[in-house]
Amino acid sequence: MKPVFEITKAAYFDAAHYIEQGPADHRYRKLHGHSFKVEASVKGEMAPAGWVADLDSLDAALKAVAAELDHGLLNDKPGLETPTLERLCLYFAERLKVQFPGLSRVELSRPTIGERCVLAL
Ligand SMILES: Nc1nc2c(c(=O)[nH]1)N=C([C@H](O)[C@H](O)COP(=O)(O)OP(=O)(O)OP(=O)(O)O)CN2
Ligand SMILES: [Zn+2]
Repeated sequence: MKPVFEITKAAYFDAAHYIEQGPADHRYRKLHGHSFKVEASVKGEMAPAGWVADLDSLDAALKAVAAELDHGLLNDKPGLETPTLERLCLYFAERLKVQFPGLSRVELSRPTIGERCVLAL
């Protein structure tokens, strides 16, 4: 059986959001911002090139999606009307799985406040 590898690349972005949950005066409902880290992993056997996929390609694809969100209001993006970490994981997965069918994991975190969400695919 051939070995199976999992490669991972990270990107970063800052964005604003609000979450319409809880009482009318809940702090989640107020417009506020976070710094985000997104990590995408691709699993597979080693191709003749000697890699699962070119990390540079994964980097470019990940950064392109992160750049669309950077310094924007997440709630304005279709699919992110409720912009939780969970929804962000699904957003990135939808955008990356076309180019990377071996996409195995998307992780969104807010490192400054110790929050993280992992989507296993
Ligand atoms: N399961 C989830 N729960 C919550 C999410 C989420 O994405 N998934 N998101 C939020 C809000 O983003 C909220 O702003 C996070 O608040 P908090 O963790 O309190 O962080 P703060 O920026 O307010 O920093 P503090 O230092 O804690 O004030 C809530 N829940
Ligand atoms: Zn928040």
